[in-house]
Amino acid sequence: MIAAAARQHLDAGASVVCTDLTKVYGQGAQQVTALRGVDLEVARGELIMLVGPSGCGKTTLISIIAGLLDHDGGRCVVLGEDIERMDQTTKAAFRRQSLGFVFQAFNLIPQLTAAENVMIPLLLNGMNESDGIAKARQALERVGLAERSEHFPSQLSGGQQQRVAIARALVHEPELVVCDEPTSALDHATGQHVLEILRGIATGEGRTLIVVTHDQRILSFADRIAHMDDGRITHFEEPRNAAGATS
Ligand SMILES: Nc1ncnc2c1ncn2[C@@H]1O[C@H](COP(=O)(O)OP(=O)(O)OP(=O)(O)O)[C@@H](O)[C@H]1O
Repeated sequence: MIAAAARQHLDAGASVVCTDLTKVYGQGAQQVTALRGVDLEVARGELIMLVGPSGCGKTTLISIIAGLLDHDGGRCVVLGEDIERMDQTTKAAFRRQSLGFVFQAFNLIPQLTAAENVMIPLLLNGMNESDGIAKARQALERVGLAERSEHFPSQLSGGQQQRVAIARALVHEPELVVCDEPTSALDHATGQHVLEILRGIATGEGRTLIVVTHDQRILSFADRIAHMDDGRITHFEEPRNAAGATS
């Protein structure tokens, strides 16, 4: 019944449908309830931001959506797949092919050039190196870093490193991109630029973006803001100054 309802939502264009999602960490006296029944539907092509106080469950929620963490109760349907029903191998393949990740710490491999870092998801998906490096260079061009493709991370600014990380998250053309505090290590102007790139990708290419952030200055780039508190989504809001709005 719930699956049928979820499928109906997906037919209507939803990329993610979470229904009464719960998550508890630990046991006994150490037990922490991180999610207490989250209902969330994210449309294809939408850029949604998750905000809320520290510890309210934002990272837990996106980790479940990204298939990095199991949930305890409820349902989470991502790109039409019930992730709870996947075995670990299928889930890993699903993550590799359909999801992209952008983190606060750029997580670039210091010994590899920008293009080699960007190529990693392609190699993991079975592409050969020469096709991979060509595609990685194209992805770097799209984030304005064509000239930096042979540079190592230590030779790049923070904003440039984050753009490399974005190129890496997108190079395999995932349908869903999950970002955890993508601008918190960046100055204001660089953070805005990074969001402009992410925004363009969400609207121009029909990808779904879920962005966890504490950065008030980037909220205007969202289509919708989901406020979380104490393991629940309390309300949704449209950004007040809709800089990111396309219409
Ligand atoms: N691996 C873990 N083991 C035990 N408790 C955890 C674990 N990860 C998170 N928690 C707890 O779960 C709750 C939700 O954590 P979560 O990281 O999802 O919050 P958050 O909203 O992302 O916080 P922040 O904004 O500080 O990153 C917190 O109380 C946290 O202490």
